[in-house]
Amino acid sequence: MTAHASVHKSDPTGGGRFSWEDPFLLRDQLNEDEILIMETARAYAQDKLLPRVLEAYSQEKTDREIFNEMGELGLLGITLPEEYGCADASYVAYGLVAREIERVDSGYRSMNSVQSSLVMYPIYAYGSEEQRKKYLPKLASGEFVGCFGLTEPDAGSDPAGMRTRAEKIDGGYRLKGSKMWISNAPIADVFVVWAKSDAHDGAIRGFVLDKGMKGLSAPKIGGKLSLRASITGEIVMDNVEVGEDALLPNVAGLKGPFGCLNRARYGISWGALGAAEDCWHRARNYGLERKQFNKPLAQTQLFQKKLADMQTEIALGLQASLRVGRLFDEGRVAPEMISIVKRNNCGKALDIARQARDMHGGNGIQEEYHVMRHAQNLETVNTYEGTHDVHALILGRAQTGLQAFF
Ligand SMILES: Cc1cc2nc3c(=O)[nH]c(=O)nc-3n(C[C@H](O)[C@H](O)[C@H](O)COP(=O)(O)OP(=O)(O)OC[C@H]3O[C@@H](n4cnc5c(N)ncnc54)[C@H](O)[C@@H]3O)c2cc1C
Repeated sequence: MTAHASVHKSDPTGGGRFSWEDPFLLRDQLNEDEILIMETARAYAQDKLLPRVLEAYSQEKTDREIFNEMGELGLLGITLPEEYGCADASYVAYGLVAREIERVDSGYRSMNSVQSSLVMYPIYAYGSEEQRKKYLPKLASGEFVGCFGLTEPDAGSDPAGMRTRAEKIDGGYRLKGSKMWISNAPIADVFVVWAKSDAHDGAIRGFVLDKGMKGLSAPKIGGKLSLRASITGEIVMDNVEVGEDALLPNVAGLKGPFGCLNRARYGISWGALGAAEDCWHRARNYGLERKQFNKPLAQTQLFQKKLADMQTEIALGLQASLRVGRLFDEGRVAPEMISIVKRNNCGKALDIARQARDMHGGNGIQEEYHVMRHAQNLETVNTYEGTHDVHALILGRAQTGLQAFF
């Protein structure tokens, strides 16, 4: 036994220090590179994103420039290799970036997640070397914006039910169909879309389309009451003809889109907790300042219980995401692990945001207190990338061996 260990064993308090903001000392579990990336993302989010989020949200305005800014800081496609203009950082670093950006707004994190996990990752993992060279450096710098089209008007939780078809023509394919609820689509230069391909026995295949192709359009979906700082659209493919070089050659079947979604869902598990942390800290500050019955709200038992519940769920959720991130970096992650953290952290974050809204009383509905915007955003975050209940079905199947989807 080392002298060090024996000191700990004889210390009645356990020898540790308690930090209310970081109860399990998450920061101590990060390496230097990860801390640097986290701090870069935090400074950017707080200095550059926070000052413009209220206007963006109320006006439903997406600032295209944000992609260039994130690109300049190396925050796009962060896990991919340096030869394509990326940072080659860990999956833990990717999660930390998502957490910092979503601390400001889930819409800004969505813009980053889609570009990084749903557009750059499939081009890297399933694309040809020509496709990688053509698209990745420009997506990494933010010169190009990408979108990912899987969901359709009649195929959401059940993507195998998609109607979009790729017909074989001389030298390429003709794409027909439409996609719904596609983040970034109206401002996208690059469209990764999934279609059932006649030439491949009806298997789902990925295609990379370029803005301006004949028959390709991406009208904006207006009227959203959630994720208003992130533009969402349809993708309409009216006989879009593409060459062989548009096909992602190295994947077939649903494992293609699911490989991308796994990465995005993992990032979301961190991001949602960033939004939850913002709500928790704001509720705490509000409770310390606001007095009723001659004392701060934070001095009441009910208020403190709510703060303790928030702290507990966030601390546990962050530890779980960190563990999944480390397993990702070791090549030992399984999709069910990601379902646990995506489902748990999004559901808990939504509860925390609603609770924080309540703890702010009437002020909680005002934009300047931020909590109601987070709550509205987290409604989407709980639904997209596999709804809360669909992840329960994945986990139920994994432990019973019984399929309950249909
Ligand atoms: C703002 C926003 C941005 C988005 N961005 C993208 C994007 O960039 N790319 C993209 O491809 N998609 C995107 N989506 C789509 C998103 O992934 C889907 O909305 C989501 O997968 C759910 O599909 P759905 O809306 O068709 O709901 P449905 O699948 O119709 O589900 C409706 C309800 O039924 C439940 N349900 C479904 N099946 C079952 C079952 N078997 N048993 C029990 N309950 C079930 C669900 O849990 C849900 O509660 C986005 C969505 C939004 C709102």
